[in-house]
Amino acid sequence: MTLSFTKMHGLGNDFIIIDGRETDPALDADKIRHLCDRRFGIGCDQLVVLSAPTADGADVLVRFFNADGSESGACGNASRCVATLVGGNPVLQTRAGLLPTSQDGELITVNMGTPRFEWQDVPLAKECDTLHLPLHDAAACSMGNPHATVFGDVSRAEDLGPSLENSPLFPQRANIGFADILTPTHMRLRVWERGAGLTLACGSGACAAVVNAVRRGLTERSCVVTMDGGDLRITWQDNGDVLMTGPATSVFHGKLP
Ligand SMILES: N[C@H](CCC[C@H](N)C(=O)O)C(=O)O
Repeated sequence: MTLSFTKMHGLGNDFIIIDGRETDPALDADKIRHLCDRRFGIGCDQLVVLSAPTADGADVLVRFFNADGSESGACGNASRCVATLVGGNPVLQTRAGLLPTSQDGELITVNMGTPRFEWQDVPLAKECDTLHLPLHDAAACSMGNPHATVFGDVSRAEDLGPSLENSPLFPQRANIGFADILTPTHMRLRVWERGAGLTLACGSGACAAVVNAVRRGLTERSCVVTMDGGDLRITWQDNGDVLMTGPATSVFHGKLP
């Protein structure tokens, strides 16, 4: 079966997007790892599969898979790419919930839903204060996927990321953000992603970093997050939902035998 795909990125966090709404691509973890491999496959941080929605009010069901084949409940940059690809300001059905999207010119806004802070929801392996973990004093939350934010030196992402991603404190592993607060409305962020390693940008990670910074009293609820690949605007609304606004870029279409 020939496999058609679209290669896209959000601030350099790159994706293979397969539209499975007509034909299920029937991918297993081995095939996903192969397609994500930057030498033996197409290469990407995450592979995204679209299928017909099953929830009322949803326009498309979206599943996200990391380069190591593991599935993620949320993927902010990919969500903007899917919204652009599908068009018409679709509501995305994801494991994190229904995500409304809107487009204004070159920028796409995704409502990433409400963060969760209970240790069982992150999840953590034991009861902890999720604002001050016994792990580099990180703050943790879930955006539909597990995130921990370490405040301080962003250059520590490469040397600390792998051990923190796989800490026994995170039974499902975790995405590890390294945040440097520049002003109350601007932060620098680098993210060591679960199942993908250091990426140029991480949408759900940017949401988690702003939420954790607000919880710590370090930033306002609307903040520009500057990552290696560029900027996102994150707003944690008073109703609890987090809005993420940024670009989405289509690179090429392809077919695999
Ligand atoms: N790059 C994605 C995050 C993927 C998260 C994935 N690494 C996981 O939770 O396992 C984003 O823009 O939100």
